[in-house]
Amino acid sequence: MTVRVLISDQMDPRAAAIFRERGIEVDEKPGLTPDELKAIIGDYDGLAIRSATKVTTAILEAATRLKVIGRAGIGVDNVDIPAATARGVVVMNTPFGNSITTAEHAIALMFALARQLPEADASTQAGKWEKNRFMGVELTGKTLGLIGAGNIGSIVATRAIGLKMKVAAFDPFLTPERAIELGIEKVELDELLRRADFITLHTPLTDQTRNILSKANLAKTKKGVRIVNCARGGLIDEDALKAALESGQVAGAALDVFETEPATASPLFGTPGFVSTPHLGASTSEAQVNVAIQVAEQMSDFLLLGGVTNAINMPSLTAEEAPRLKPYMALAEKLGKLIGQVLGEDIRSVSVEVEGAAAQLNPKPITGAVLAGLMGTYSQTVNMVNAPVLAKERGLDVREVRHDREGDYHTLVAVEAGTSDGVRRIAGTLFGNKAPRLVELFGVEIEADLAGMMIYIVNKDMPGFIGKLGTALGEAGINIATFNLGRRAALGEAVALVSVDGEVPAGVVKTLCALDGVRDVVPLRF
Ligand SMILES: NC(=O)c1ccc[n+]([C@@H]2O[C@H](COP(=O)([O-])OP(=O)(O)OC[C@H]3O[C@@H](n4cnc5c(N)ncnc54)[C@H](O)[C@@H]3O)[C@@H](O)[C@H]2O)c1
Ligand SMILES: O=C(O)CC[C@@H](O)C(=O)O
Repeated sequence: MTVRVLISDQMDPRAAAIFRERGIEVDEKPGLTPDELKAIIGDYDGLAIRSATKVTTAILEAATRLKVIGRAGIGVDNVDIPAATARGVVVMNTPFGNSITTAEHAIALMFALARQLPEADASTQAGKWEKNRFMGVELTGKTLGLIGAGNIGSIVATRAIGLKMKVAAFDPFLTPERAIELGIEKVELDELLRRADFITLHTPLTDQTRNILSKANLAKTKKGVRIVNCARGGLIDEDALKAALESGQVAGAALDVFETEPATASPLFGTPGFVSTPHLGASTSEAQVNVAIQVAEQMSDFLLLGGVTNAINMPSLTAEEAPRLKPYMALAEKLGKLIGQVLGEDIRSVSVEVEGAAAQLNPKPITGAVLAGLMGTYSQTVNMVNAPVLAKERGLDVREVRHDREGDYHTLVAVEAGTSDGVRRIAGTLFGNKAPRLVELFGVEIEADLAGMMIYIVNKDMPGFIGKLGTALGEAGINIATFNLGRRAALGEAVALVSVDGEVPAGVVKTLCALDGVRDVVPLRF
């Protein structure tokens, strides 16, 4: 089937060109209303966005074929990530493509405040020549307080140091080593508020950072501080900021981002010392080319090769690793389906164990595929994106174990499920490095291709049983494709995995259960 991507925001044309070069059909439709987007999103496998498109639950519900959302930029607060994850849609961003550009915008706004450039420009162009009105301040020697010292904050720090500013940062996740490497001082928030002549914000908007510059915190700032927010609206209490500008506690404030966007009306507009730009932080041609190329490459790698880069809601998997992992993921998913269908609700924990060649690979996708197979027995539309979340919601304890030992097989993936009956283990290998095969089933050596419709039967090993089983299936009109047998000991417990050509109705399961010596019958679907 043709792979189709929709670009629903203004994006550099190189994004569309890359999709087309890689054989993906692409439509560019910036400016759709939510209803228009909802009406067409069902036709697409990928959605490439910037910040204007809001990917809500309603949009995701209509996105029946969507596999990936690519954000050409950093912040993904315009995407309902839990809803995307629940529907198995990967969300990826481009975390570095616009960092320099945004850091430069923060510095530009700092200069704009220091020298009142917008007001001076407006006054001069109005023919006023108010030379004495616009007395500025130097940046040299001043203290810059960074709130958030990640990608963008760090770049702002290096530029500010180049401008001979002293830089102090509040960031709970900034290590002392990194602070030394950047040449900045790590401080607590109150100290930053007390000491900073300029404050710039560079954090995401989270429960911890919302209103980090609250009325109370603005009151703790050094009188005459200048504040720049190029990160996210909501980090500053806008009403309190207006009051602080009016009282002179804050000498200047520049916002590129607002609590409500587009910000076409704000009480801050017209306040003396207030400067604004319409979310232009990432808007340079260089940054837009970077993020457009990056998002298109990442989405194409995912849609065509299964490579996962910069995903917010699933572990990374390079486009080089993906083909090597593909047969393992097929094996792992089959094992997950088998153990889920046989043990069902009784599974409390899952341990995914790899040995031999499998132990050399990235274990996350293998575990993800086991969980996708397993959770698919309880819920529909499960894949590697939402399976770990669903497993967590069910309280499943999931472990990954890598064994260095060499076993009987060159490569092995085993799944151990903790149940009320103790630990139950199944394992599989790859024949010829590509064909998944079950090789161990609850302590019984067996070799089976897990595919199509199958029946799992546990019975007492005794002469004539296989004949009776074959007759019962024949009488029910069910054709046997393959018969895979294993047993613990002669005349002990035996296991059969029978591959059949059609559905196994409940009545047939009942008939098989009634056969002499049968202990368990489970119809399986792969
Ligand atoms: N204006 C724009 O156009 C534009 C462009 C790009 C990025 N952004 C925004 O800029 C922000 C920063 O981007 P980034 O790439 O530097 O992100 P990042 O993840 O690299 O850095 C964020 C930093 O914030 C820190 N942080 C998290 N919680 C904190 C807290 N409670 N207190 C203090 N620090 C905290 C983190 O430890 C991290 O170091 C994001 O919100 C992003 O969406 C805006
Ligand atoms: O796409 C944009 O213009 C804004 C991007 C910016 O908010 C980001 O978080 O990357």
